[in-house]
Amino acid sequence: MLKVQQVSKWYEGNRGVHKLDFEMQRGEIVGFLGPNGAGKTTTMRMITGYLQPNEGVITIDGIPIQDKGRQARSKIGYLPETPPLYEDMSVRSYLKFVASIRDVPAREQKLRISEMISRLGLNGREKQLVRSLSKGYKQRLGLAGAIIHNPDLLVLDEPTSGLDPNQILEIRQLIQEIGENHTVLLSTHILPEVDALCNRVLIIHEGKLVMDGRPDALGGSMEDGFKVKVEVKGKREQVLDVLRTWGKVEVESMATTLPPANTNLTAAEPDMTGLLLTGASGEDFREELFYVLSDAKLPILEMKKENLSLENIFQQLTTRETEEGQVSDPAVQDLHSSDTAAPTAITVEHGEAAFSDDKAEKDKDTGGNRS
Ligand SMILES: Nc1ncnc2c1ncn2[C@@H]1O[C@H](COP(=O)(O)OP(=O)(O)OP(=O)(O)O)[C@@H](O)[C@H]1O
Repeated sequence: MLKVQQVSKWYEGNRGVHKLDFEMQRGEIVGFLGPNGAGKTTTMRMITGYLQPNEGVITIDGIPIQDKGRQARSKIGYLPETPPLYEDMSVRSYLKFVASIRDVPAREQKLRISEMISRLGLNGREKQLVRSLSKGYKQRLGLAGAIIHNPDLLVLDEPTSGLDPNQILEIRQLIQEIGENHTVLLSTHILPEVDALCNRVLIIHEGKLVMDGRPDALGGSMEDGFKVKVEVKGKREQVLDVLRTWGKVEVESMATTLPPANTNLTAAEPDMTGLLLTGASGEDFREELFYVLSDAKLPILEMKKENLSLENIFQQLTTRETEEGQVSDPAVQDLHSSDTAAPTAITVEHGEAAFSDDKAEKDKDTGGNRS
């Protein structure tokens, strides 16, 4: 339904995005990842018709966004990073305003507004002024405004940024529900967001697409292998001996961990060995490790799969690209094929952020905050 063909936008200093090329099919929820300044917002603003590309073509259902902006935009809902809300309006009057500018027919507006209020959990707040809403409720209202005209494609720019953990979960839940009958492109810095919501991921770096694949394939693209942190009750040398004999893991780093102060372990029991292990084959070795150590009478007190951070993943993708000499003409890694899928899905705990923050360097065109 969405085609982005060889699209570039240039800003001063070789910044912007360069020859982006991807498609989205109806029903997909696509995560759009990249570090600060990678080009996510620029791309999304071109897709939503708020910014003209310097070259290339973007079409939605065959309609070119550059030439037939209004017609194309009626098929798209956009929630910018900072939702364009009018603080002095009430929730209902804001939705009425958006419905009008989004060309929702007058006779349907009342019904659509009521639907949005109940779907986005804004019941009881219809008369509340926007300024008095919490950030989470403002985001709900922004989402309501983005889908009030029932667009085919919903474009969300960092929809959970700045929310507290409960609000993040609520907004994710809403996006998941919206994704049941909308195609969604969602930019984020947060890997768990992709894990929770998306069935495909695009990674952009310095304005170029460096990966296009399934979130589980993302894990499979890593050369780091399967990593597990363990705490074993036993002497370090003894534990290492057993692992050496077993031969299926590498000990990557070691940390001597002492039991927490409130445990019943006495000072005479410092024989706790903390290890970070990497499987030689890249496969999940936790079950085998459990039996190997328990056979050796070395009880595992704690075992945890080390989750990849987006930063690790990203670093590896770009490093490999550099090694392969493809930086000037990056071949996007297409990881859709099940052959390349990882044996394990990425499971990442929530709250993880990635990438350094160079927002200060950005010189954004504030005109993008129109709805
Ligand atoms: N209006 C502008 N004028 C000049 N340069 C710009 C403008 N907008 C963006 N840029 C530059 O283009 C690059 C891409 O910016 P963009 O905002 O698209 O990145 P992003 O991936 O959305 O970043 P973030 O995650 O921080 O929002 C950056 O180097 C940025 O500084």
